[in-house]
Amino acid sequence: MTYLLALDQGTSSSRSIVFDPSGRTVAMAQKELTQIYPQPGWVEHDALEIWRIQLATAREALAKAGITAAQVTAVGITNQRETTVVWSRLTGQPIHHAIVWQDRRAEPTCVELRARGLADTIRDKTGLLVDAYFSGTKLKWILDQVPGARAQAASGELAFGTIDSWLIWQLTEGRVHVTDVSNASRTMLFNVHTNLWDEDLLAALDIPASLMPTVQPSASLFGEVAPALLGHAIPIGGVAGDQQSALFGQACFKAGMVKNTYGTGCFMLMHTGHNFQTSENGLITTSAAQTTAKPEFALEGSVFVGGAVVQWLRDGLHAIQGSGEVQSLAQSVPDSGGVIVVPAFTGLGAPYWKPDARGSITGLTRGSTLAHIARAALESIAFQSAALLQAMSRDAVRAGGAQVSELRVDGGACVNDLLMQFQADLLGIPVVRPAVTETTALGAAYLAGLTTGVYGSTSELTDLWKAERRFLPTLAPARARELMDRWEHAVQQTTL
Ligand SMILES: Nc1ncnc2c1ncn2[C@@H]1O[C@H](COP(=O)(O)OP(=O)(O)O)[C@@H](O)[C@H]1O
Ligand SMILES: O=P(O)(O)OC[C@H](O)CO
Repeated sequence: MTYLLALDQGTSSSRSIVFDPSGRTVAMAQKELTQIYPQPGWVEHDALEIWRIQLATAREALAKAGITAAQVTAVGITNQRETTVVWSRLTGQPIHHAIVWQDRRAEPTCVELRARGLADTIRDKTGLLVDAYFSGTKLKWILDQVPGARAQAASGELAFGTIDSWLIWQLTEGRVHVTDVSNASRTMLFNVHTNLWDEDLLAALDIPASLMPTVQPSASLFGEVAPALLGHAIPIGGVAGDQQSALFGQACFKAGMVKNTYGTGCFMLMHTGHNFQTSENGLITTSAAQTTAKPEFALEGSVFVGGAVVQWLRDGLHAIQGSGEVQSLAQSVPDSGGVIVVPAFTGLGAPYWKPDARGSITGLTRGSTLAHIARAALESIAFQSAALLQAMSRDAVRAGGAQVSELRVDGGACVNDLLMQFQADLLGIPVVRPAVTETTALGAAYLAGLTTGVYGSTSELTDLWKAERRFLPTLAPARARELMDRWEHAVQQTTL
């Protein structure tokens, strides 16, 4: 039997998973990553630690699986996106901590870009809104702020990469400097129509092209893991940003197919095929994982506080001891009793875009209990996701497509049956949980398997995808609309 090894480098941890060719998880290893908060609004990671723990988990996963690297056909890589690393090609040392996607320090550059009237150009070329979230302005910050960086860059010494590039550089012992289209599309420097770095955008941010990695389709040969690292050379055959990788792992290959990942936040992506479709509802357009050189796209929206609201119930309100207890507490009452929690702890993302909104609990009566609040908190994850999906559906219909007909789900909070049922009830469409919910890592393994001939085509992957449970809507549409209206009303109040 041969295997596929997925390296999944996330914001809070690094994981490595060994899959068999049927997509079954054989072994998994995980290590937490240190979060560095140098000042309010700033978030950093130590890129060397990222590499160290990623390698350690890869070794551990192989050992747990009881296999050697020689039995691994290919490695796939998936990663937290936008997080920015700059390192010296000579020493292999980063010149600064990695600046994490959540970091807001580059906002002044974004204000400047908007003032220079570049927002429309950026939107047209990259599909993105001008925001400090994306890598380009973080990269400019490093070049401007690290002493000597501009001179090093001018002499061609420096390399930029998102986490995938950084890991590949390390895995190939400094031989290969590459990325894939889905990661490149998160930099605000990449033309998603031509699949090339955009000279005008590089110039606008004063970034020398010599820093940039070569961009390849997500399923292609990126290099070979150096034999000394895992005991045998292994081709790196797949790379994708974690959300696009999850879309791929969910076998959402066709226009109109949607997945939502319920993690700390929620990330919803809808494949739009080869169409560069823009949103009128505050969503961004991004490159989907691509198996050929021909561009493929997705619409994306995110909920800032998803599963995090359950962490707040645990750590803030002490309503529960562990996240798993939220379901039984919420189920101890028949409904939220009219209570609505809007967890706008850090503002609200798409489709609302209310950065100044703050959280609220409304509808309290003398009879309200902690159980009602827990139920309302859980429901808030579904309300926010429903608003996002409805926005996406409107965009799809405007572009001549069909309404979304089913939602595929994954991520840590999708284990919650009550939440999934409420999601289906609000949306009026089936919510489908797959048998393998490690879809992010699975997507990277699938990409690597396609490149190395383990799979012949994506239709084989469509056949491998299996539902574990379908949650069918049970609520009358009029009642669902009424609930959504009450939610929207509560959202309006968060900025009053
Ligand atoms: N049974 C549950 N019900 C609801 N939320 C849960 C449950 N178990 C875990 N979660 C939430 O899922 C999130 C973790 O999911 P995960 O996919 O590991 O997130 P991330 O990748 O963002 O770290 C946490 O915010 C946690 O509160
Ligand atoms: O590491 P995650 O799962 O929180 O995902 C981070 C996203 O890729 C950020 O865009």
